[in-house]
Amino acid sequence: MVVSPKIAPSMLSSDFANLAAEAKRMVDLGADWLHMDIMKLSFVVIDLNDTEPFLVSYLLTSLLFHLQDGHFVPNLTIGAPVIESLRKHTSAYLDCHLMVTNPMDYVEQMGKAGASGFTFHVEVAKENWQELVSKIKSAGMRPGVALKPGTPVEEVYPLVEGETPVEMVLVMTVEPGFGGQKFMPNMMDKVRALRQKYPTLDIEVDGGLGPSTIEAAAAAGANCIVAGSSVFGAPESGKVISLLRTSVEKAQPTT
Ligand SMILES: O=C(CO)[C@H](O)[C@H](O)COP(=O)(O)O
Repeated sequence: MVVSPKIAPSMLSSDFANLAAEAKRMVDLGADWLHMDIMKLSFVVIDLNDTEPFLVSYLLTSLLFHLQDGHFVPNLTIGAPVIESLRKHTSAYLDCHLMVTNPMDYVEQMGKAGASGFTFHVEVAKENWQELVSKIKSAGMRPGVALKPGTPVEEVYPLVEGETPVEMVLVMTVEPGFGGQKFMPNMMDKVRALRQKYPTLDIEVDGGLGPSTIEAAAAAGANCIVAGSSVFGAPESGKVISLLRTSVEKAQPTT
């Protein structure tokens, strides 16, 4: 085994009103990590034609607010207060994916709240990633870098090879923003390139992962699997978690 599988149900698909119970249920069913999507409205690209009417109205109200006072409403989904509350109920690894334009602003609060991993986007950290990674580590979290589907994989190489390197690369396999989208198989070229260059690196994939797409991701070399709708939407979530794990294990070269 070169890298161990980490199955991370995306809590974006859970029942937010029962977050602590949902987290416990996932851990009891065999989840290694809990994936937490921290989103800021201005980061997410939204196709209004494909969006629920209530969300369109929320977005337009927020946009109006933005025009009035110069900033967007900060969190569309989960923020540090939710991480802090959840941390009181679980000792699980909280794998936090920051879809925000200024990740530096959130390092201290996420560390204090009890986040375990802090994954920021390379697209918004080209200038200051070294300082950012150092701060994440000082705040007691494990640094990771994510890339959107349109970002070339080469952009994360310096962060993996830096003096203070990131410890995980998250390859987005959908446009970030919403659960339940279709897996982009062409993102597997990025995963393959990363696995070839970095045999022991944690490589995470996120978006559209489930029984019908895990084989492609595992064969390409992904070992950390985020899955939202396929896990929470299944009649037997535990079976999906164990199928995802088995696929990653089977794809690993034996030493
Ligand atoms: O990061 C995300 C959205 O930005 C979600 O974690 C991701 O889409 C997982 O959901 P699903 O497995 O339903 O696609």
